[in-house]
Amino acid sequence: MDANEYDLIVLGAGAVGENVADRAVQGGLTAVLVEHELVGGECSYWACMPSKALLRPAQALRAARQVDGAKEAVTGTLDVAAVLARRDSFTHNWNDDSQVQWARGAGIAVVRGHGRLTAHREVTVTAPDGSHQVLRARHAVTVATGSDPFIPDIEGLRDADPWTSRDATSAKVTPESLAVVGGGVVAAEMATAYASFGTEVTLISRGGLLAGLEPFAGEMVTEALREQGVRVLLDTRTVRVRRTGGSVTVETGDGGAVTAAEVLVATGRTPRTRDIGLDAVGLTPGDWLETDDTMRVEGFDWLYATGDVTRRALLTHQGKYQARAAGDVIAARAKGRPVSDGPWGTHVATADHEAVPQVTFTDPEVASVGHTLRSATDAGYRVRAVDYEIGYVAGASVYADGYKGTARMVVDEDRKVLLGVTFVGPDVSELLQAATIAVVGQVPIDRLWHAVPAYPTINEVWLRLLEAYGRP
Ligand SMILES: Cc1cc2nc3c(=O)[nH]c(=O)nc-3n(C[C@H](O)[C@H](O)[C@H](O)COP(=O)(O)OP(=O)(O)OC[C@H]3O[C@@H](n4cnc5c(N)ncnc54)[C@H](O)[C@@H]3O)c2cc1C
Ligand SMILES: NC(=O)c1ccc[n+]([C@@H]2O[C@H](COP(=O)([O-])OP(=O)(O)OC[C@H]3O[C@@H](n4cnc5c(N)ncnc54)[C@H](O)[C@@H]3O)[C@@H](O)[C@H]2O)c1
Repeated sequence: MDANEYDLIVLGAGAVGENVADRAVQGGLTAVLVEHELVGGECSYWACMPSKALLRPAQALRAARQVDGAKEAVTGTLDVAAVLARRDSFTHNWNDDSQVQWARGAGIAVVRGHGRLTAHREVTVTAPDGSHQVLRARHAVTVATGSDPFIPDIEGLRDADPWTSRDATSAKVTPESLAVVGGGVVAAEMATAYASFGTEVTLISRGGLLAGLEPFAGEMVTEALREQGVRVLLDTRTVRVRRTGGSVTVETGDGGAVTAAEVLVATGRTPRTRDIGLDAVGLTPGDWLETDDTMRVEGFDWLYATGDVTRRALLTHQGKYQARAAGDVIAARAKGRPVSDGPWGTHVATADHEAVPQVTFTDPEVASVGHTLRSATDAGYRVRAVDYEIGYVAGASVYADGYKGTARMVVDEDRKVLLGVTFVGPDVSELLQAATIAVVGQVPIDRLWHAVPAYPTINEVWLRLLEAYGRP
């Protein structure tokens, strides 16, 4: 057998690519991961893990300060150097030895270098020393190359050497002041983190915050950021950016200007497909890759795509879910085993359409799954939403003095099942999986009345939501 031939080639060894390869190997195939940077990808080194490591210490501190008796013990301030050092331990100082070791231990080959499709079922890898290696796939190639920060075409922005999410998550020193352009998840989380470090933060959003979630989520996070000392400018366009000496000036559409030591651009993502040889197989470089629900690229029987590069849901857990479907279906198709590709089957990523869970790790946290009232209505469902103030729940009042939070469930009035749930409040992230199970399982409302939340926990908000809805 040709040493450069594998059943499956995975282009990109982020969390998603790793999982595709792992599932395929567990299904009896041979697989190789091609990686030009760090095995583990964005999530491990410049996204989920370092950002959450930057956020968690201040969250723990604020939590202690919300409990009489405990708050008296908190006499100091955040130790920023210790926070950064703890962050470094999560990124293993940007060293991927342990992940490479995991891959090889799992029976997955790893080839370092930049991979490009050069023909059907063929990837050519350019190694760091400039040499080339041609890999051939007997069954499939999966593109899992992820996404890059999107830098909008704002006058002077690129020349101002802006921070992207990579700089914000890997900074070794914190700036005195930071302007953040954007109003999404990265902007809200990084504004929260840097404000907690004592950086003077100004967030400039062209709309409200966290668009796409329930409107009360963005409103509550805006209010909380302001309480944490962040200057939040809503409905404000960024028209020009200039770097002069040690500072950056951001000019806004209303004639104002914000001057800061650094500017973080957090305005979404663009697919990493410009230089992966898409043209060699008849696709357009720079495009997102559209797939069916088995993650196979439309028009191909051997080309798959998973994770950010598909634009289905730019989240690690959702990409890994796609990866499990893709790795399993590639193995099933290769071995001639039955394929289960109907909705909610073994080999499809159906939840991407109806039940994507997401947590925004601001303080308060925002945890949501499935539809908002708006998106459910737009999708044609006949719906009713009920809200409840989480602070009224006994468990929440014990958890934190003056607990402030809101929960909403969106009910499909025809089927009497949940289409979506949103929680906003301190530490609501751990409530989310119950909601995800209810939405994915399409658990009827009358059965949910039998899922009794333990007293006194914050989960009792479930009972209050059901009572507010009324027993069918
Ligand atoms: C600041 C920030 C915080 C985030 N926090 C969260 C969070 O808390 N929870 C969550 O679920 N999601 C979070 N996300 C989103 C999450 O990081 C992404 O959804 C996830 O990393 C996507 O994984 P992926 O494997 O598709 O892509 P990536 O992780 O980007 O992996 C792609 C890999 O492919 C490699 N590659 C690309 N092109 C080539 C090539 N031609 N040859 C060889 N290798 C190549 C890259 O080097 C990379 O290692 C966050 C994102 C950001 C920016
Ligand atoms: N906790 C998490 O799960 C987490 C954390 C961070 C990021 N992520 C993922 O990473 C992805 C990227 O996050 P993000 O915050 O960069 O994107 P986003 O799509 O969440 O937000 C982009 C923001 O930039 C604004 N914007 C876009 N173009 C602009 C322009 N030309 N001028 C001014 N503003 C502009 C948008 O209005 C929006 O507010 C998200 O899809 C998210 O799912 C997840």
